[in-house]
Formats: sequence, structure tokens, C-alpha cells
Amino acid sequence: MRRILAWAPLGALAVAAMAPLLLTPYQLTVATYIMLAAIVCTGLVLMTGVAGMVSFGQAAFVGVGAYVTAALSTTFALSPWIGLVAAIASAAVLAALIGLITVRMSGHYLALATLCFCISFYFLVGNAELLGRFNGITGIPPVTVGAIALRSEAAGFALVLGALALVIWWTRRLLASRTGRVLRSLRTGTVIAESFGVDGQRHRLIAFVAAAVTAALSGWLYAHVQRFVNPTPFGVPASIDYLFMTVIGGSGQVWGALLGAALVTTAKQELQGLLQPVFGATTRLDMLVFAALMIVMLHRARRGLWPLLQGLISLHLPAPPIVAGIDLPSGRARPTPGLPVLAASHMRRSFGGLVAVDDVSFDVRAGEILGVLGPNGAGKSTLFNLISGTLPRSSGELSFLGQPLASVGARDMCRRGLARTFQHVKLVPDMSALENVAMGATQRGHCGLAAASLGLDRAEERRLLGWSQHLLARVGLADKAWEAAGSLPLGHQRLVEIARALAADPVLLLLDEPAAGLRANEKTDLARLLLELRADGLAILLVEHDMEFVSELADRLMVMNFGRLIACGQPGEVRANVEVQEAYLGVAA
Ligand SMILES: Nc1ncnc2c1ncn2[C@@H]1O[C@H](COP(=O)(O)OP(=O)(O)OP(=O)(O)O)[C@@H](O)[C@H]1O
Repeated sequence: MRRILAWAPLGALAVAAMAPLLLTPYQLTVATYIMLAAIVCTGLVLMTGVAGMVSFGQAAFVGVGAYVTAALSTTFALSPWIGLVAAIASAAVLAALIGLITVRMSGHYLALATLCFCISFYFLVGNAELLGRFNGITGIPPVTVGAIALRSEAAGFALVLGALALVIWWTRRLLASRTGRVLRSLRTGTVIAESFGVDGQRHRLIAFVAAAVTAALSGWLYAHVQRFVNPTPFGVPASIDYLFMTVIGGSGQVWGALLGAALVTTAKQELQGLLQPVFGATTRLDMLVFAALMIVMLHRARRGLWPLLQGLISLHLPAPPIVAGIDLPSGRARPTPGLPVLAASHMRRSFGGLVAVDDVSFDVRAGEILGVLGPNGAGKSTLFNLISGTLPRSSGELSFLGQPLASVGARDMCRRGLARTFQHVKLVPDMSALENVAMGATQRGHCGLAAASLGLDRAEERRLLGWSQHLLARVGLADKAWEAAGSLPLGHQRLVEIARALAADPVLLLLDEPAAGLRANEKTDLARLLLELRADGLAILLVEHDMEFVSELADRLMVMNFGRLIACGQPGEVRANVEVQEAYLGVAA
């Protein structure tokens, strides 16, 4: 079944290639415009749907592609193919420059910045003498392949169809790669990426540039198919249309881009055809009806139409094969059991006047489980965040494997050999459990965007996914590999987080309340797993509320209260400590 479906896109392409024989010239033109929009929307799927960045500037990047090639092929009489290289390079450089300033912005700030870019572009080209002001540039030559000029509607259609197929194929390949997994994690913020050694902001920039390049490709095609350009199709209304198409299709779905482009383009055409004869061309009632339809649709199908369609067909594909049982050898020297992996001295962190962690000193040793206990608000999570590099400390010293750490972030701590889970589970919900685990192994691979685009990452991917499957089996979830992580019960999600942390090949594992939400038998399995990991020489720091669970498991316990360390030692000793009983258990001995 999977093999047959793998050929389905090629079949669809062959059917689409027959369109010039079946469609009228008008229908062919509409189909070409749909595909041009779908190319832009595919980039938006990557940027908005996958990486979670909203842009109102995509039409301007289409304009960059169109105007660069239009100017080069008319004013300088250069080949459209040189125009293609220049269009893509210009969009990439411009997007990188804009992105360096804007992608760090989140939410509406990024949207506003891209909106400003789009408005500026529109007025800039509309007032540039060299670019024909608002009249634009005419007489753009068609693309030529050898001696053949692609002048006819059918030839233009075929050119755009080929480009769309290429863009969809490339985007799908990218999303299934190591880089793609990082991009998919960005929708939930950069915390997951950074915690597993990956530069989240750099990947946001990659998504931004990739979307701009895709838009510029569409612009290049537009200029040589349409043969003239003016600023109108590159303004803010067009950017909003592209966003609409992407969201309606299903913003995280590559095929949704095509569906959304087709629906919005044809819906607008049909509404114009129906309403304008009645109300006149100047009364744009079609826009009002269109907007109302969009609101209803977004209300009914928030995730867009493609997931709805998939649900209706309920296509249950057999899971792709994984080379199971690959055990990637550890790339790190294991510290001698009993020696400190992490040592903290006089750690302090305050928030304004509140001292959340106050003068805390301790160490975690290789081959031991250190439990951290304390009532709510004692400062456990803050301490956890100081160690994992998520929060900077106000004062105090920290060393890892004997190396003093001045001020390091989460990314650096992961690269040094620290991996963590989260108190509130942080998985990419619509990514499979297996891919979530592989996210933890990102820094163990080397293939980037270029290798993925050329298909040179397949062997590495097989190793990373095979190893992730091995780790899933280790936490008892071998049969859940291809289930969406968000659909798993909370207990299983916590285990996926542990497998993901193990995928980073750590020497120190920080677990933030891993037993929360687990049933009794799951807790027993978790305890067995942690003891195995300890026997492997891993150092484990375990923040827990469950006193029974942690006392039975930990070699040593430390108890915090009001930010201070009030006891540290063998579980029996600590439990017998009067201050601990008063603070933690609320009873005096
Ligand atoms: N970002 C922050 N800004 C201001 N105060 C904070 C911040 N983070 C934590 N605190 C405060 O620091 C104190 C310690 O909080 P922390 O979350 O570390 O405790 P905890 O022991 O982990 O509690 P719990 O078991 O409920 O998670 C609390 O009083 C909390 O309100």
C-alpha cells in the first residue's frame, strides 16, 4: 500500500500534465495562477504552519523575484535563467537581512515587521523610475529551454507545474529530515530545540529564508508567464490572500497549500462571476461574501481542510519500516562512577526581592540517583533551570565534568552532556513519538539542509531513527513509534520525553517530576528503567513530589524549603530529619 502511495504523486503529476489537452485556455490560466499561489503557500506552510511564524510580507518576496528577473531580462537583456538565479539570490539575501532583525520577534511583532516590509516594497517599486513606476515593466521575454521559447499558455502551465512539483517534493523531503524535525519543533517555541543542543533562532531564520526563496521562485515564474509586472499583485492584500490560502488548506500541510490555493482562487473567481453582474464591478460584494465564508470555515475547521479531508478518507497507512535495534555507540567518555558530574556551589537566584534559590551547594555523581524534594514553591524548578542553563544564576559557581561554567545556555549544556525532561511535558504534539525521540538526537547527526535537499541524509536518518526506535523500546513504547505524540496518554508522553533525553547521549539526566501522571505499574517500570540507567553509569537528578517513589529509588536525597537546602544525605537520614518533617511533611517528629 505504502509503495503504491509513494507513486501516487507521480501519477497525479502525469494526470495534471494532461490538463492542457482537457482545459479551455481560460481554465488553463486559472490553473496556472492556482499553482503559482500554491508555490508561495508551500513556503508559508514551512514558515507559518510548521515553524509558527506569521508573515504578511510574502507577496513582497514574490515581487522581489518578479521585478529582479523583469529588470534583468528587459533592461539588461539577460537570460531568464540568469534572472532565476538573481531572483532567488536577492530574495535569500533580503530575507536573511530582514530575518536577522525580525525572526527573534515573536507573535504580532514579526507579523507587523513583515507587514511594514510589504508596504515599503509596494511603494518603493511603484515610485522607482527604473522599474516603470506603477505602470510596471512590459515586454518580459518568455523562458526558453534550448531553442524553444515557452510562450504558449500550455507551455507556461507545464513550467509552473514542474516548479510546483519540485517545491512540494523538496518541502516534503526537508520536513522528513533532521532539519525538518527542528523546524517542526519551533511551533511550540525554541525551548525544545535549545534544550537539545540546537540553535532555535537559526532555524527560524532558515524557515524565513526558505519561504522567501519559494515566493521569489513564484515571482520569477509569474513574470515570464504573464510577461509584464506591476506593483499591484505584490501588495498587502495579496499577502493576506496567501495567508488565507495556507490556513484554509491546513497550515502545517504541504498538500494543504495546493488545496487552499485552489479553493480560494476559484471561490473568488466564482463569487465575482456571480455577484458582479448583479451589483456592479465597483461594489465588491464578492469580497464581503468571501470574508464571511472564510470566517465560517475557520470556525468549523480550525486546522484547515486538508486534515479534515484526510479524516474523511481515514487513510490508515501501514507504518514505514524502521531498522530497529540500532544502538549508536556513545560519543562521550563516561565519567568514573562515584565521581562528580555536576558540582554546584553557593548557587543563588532571585526574582526581584524574592530569593527562589538561596546559597545552595551540592553535587551529582556518576552512577547515582539524587532526588530533590521540597514543598510547592521551595525552588526546585528554579534550581533545575539554573543547572540546565535555561535560567542564568544571580551568583554562585557551577562546574560540569570538572570544567567551570561561567554562564552557559541550555544549548551548550546539552552539548556538554546534560539532557532533561520537563515538568509540563514539552513534545511536538503532531509529530510521531519516534520523531520526537529523534529530535533529542539532533546533535548526533551532521546532515543539514543541503544534504537533506539532495537526499544525502538517508543513511544517517536510518541510523538516527533506528536508534530512536531502540530507545522507545527501552522505555517500553516500541509499538507507539508512529503515533502522534500528542495523542498518547500523559504517562506515555513522559516516557517519550525520557527516551528523547537519552537520545542526546547524556552523562547527566535531569528529570522533572517524571512519575507525575503515571499509574502504579508504570511507576514500577519507570523505577526499573532508572535503576538500569544508573547501572549504566548515568548520573540522574530527579525532582519529585512523590516521596515514596523517590525515597525507594534515590541514593541520596536533598530537600529544599524557601529556596534553601535544609537536608542532604541518605534517604533514611533525610526522612528522619526533624526540619524536613516539619517543612515537607508538615509534621514534627
Ligand atoms: N520567573 C519567575 N519570576 C518570578 N518569580 C518566580 C519565577 N519562577 C519562580 N518564581 C518564584 O520562585 C519561587 C520558587 O519557585 P519554583 O517554581 O522554583 O518552586 P518549586 O519548588 O519548583 O515549586 P513546584 O513544586 O510548585 O513546582 C516561587 O515563590 C515562585 O513563585
